[in-house]
Amino acid sequence: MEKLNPFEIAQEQLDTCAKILNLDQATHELLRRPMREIWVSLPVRMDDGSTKVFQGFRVQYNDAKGPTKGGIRFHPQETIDTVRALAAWMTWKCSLLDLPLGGGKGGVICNPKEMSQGELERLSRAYIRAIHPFIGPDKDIPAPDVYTNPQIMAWMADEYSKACGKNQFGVVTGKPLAVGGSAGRGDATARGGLYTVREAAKALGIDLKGARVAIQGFGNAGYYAAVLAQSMLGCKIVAVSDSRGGIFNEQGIDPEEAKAHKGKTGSVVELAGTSSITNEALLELDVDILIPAALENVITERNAANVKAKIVAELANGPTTPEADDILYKNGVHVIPDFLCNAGGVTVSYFEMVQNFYMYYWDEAEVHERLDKKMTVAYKSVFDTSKQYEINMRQAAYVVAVKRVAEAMKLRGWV
Ligand SMILES: NC(=O)C1=CN([C@@H]2O[C@H](COP(=O)(O)OP(=O)(O)OC[C@H]3O[C@@H](n4cnc5c(N)ncnc54)[C@H](O)[C@@H]3O)[C@@H](O)[C@H]2O)C=CC1
Ligand SMILES: O=C(O)CCC(=O)C(=O)O
Repeated sequence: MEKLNPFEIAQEQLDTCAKILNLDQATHELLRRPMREIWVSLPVRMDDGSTKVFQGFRVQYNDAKGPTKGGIRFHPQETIDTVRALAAWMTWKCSLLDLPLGGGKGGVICNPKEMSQGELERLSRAYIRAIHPFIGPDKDIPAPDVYTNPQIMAWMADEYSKACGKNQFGVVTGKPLAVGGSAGRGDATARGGLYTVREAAKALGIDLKGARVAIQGFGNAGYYAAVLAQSMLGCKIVAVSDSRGGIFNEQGIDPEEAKAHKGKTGSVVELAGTSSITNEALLELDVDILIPAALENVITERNAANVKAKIVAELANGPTTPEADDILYKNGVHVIPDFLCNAGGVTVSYFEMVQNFYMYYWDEAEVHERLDKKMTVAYKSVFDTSKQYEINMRQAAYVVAVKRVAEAMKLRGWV
């Protein structure tokens, strides 16, 4: 049976890298498990007067290279193992992009779609009250992830600031511009990913003008990926989807029309002029570029052989299992692995931290230029490593990232 526990998958990926790098036993063991986990119970007054107790986690995976950093998910199916895996991947992501940061992640088991704004605000504040001794602008810095957004970050920054008795905007990133956010953070995850798609297309000799793109997930990552693939790279978006299903149009889908329809109906499904497609069928479409931008484990050994895309650009974290990775590699599909492809978000979050410390803010053009440079360098280092070691792109990303964390642990005298 194929392993689908995200943390076991993250450990298996690390084990493969440990063999390639011939890591010593202590380094390998330390990198296989989180440094620290915080489990919290959050009593929240609901609108009907009852009190509901939510469970939350914050995993600080490794801080050898700097304070831990990573988003917070609000999701009904959140588990500690998903958060552990996401925190491990944050560690490799920050290292791969050469950011002076470690990796962490948070999660709260809840269904934001069934909660009012007031309930979400009280939950966000309760979470920060519970973890505030363990976070801080130079300790651990949360950010948005699935079903959390800039408004939630503003409440969290405010709650932390109240606990400290002074403004501490730098405790979270992905904030609105009016309270210490950075220009360019909104579309940074997608933009960074598309810079890597541009580099991959150059390396593989693929013409992106009119290239057909399918995107799974239509939130922060997926929506902006659609907008920018069209406007920045000249691609045609033929399919998009969300948790309720997908839509297809051979002639192309206008991302703004899809967004407006989702705003009105809650989903992209049934947008005029499109036909329906399932989330599973979307992954197997005959397209040039496939962008998983929703959740984990969607490309598995069951469907990997049916993926027809030339490039799989993983904006989601953990969309591909190790078995599927082997199949895609054998079939010549170029995978831009998650912690490379979606690193634009944390990179601009890091820029936001720098601007918060500095109290001086850059314009959007400056953010884009700095992001492009970081993503391009990271893509090239992974591509060159994959050629040098004759390994797939994910293993190559691990080699570059893990080497740096291992070196930091050695220099600090931990191993
Ligand atoms: N927001 C960010 O800065 C970053 C996000 N990511 C990753 O990108 C992925 C998406 O995150 P966001 O766009 O931020 O979240 P979001 O909450 O803005 O959007 C999530 C989207 O996925 C869809 N979705 C949920 N379950 C689905 C399912 N089973 N099948 C198809 N679609 C489904 C939702 O309908 C929604 O459109 C996640 O894996 C996240 O960890 C990675 C790096 C940074
Ligand atoms: O912006 C950040 O700090 C982290 C974003 C995130 O959670 C991720 O890259 O998976």
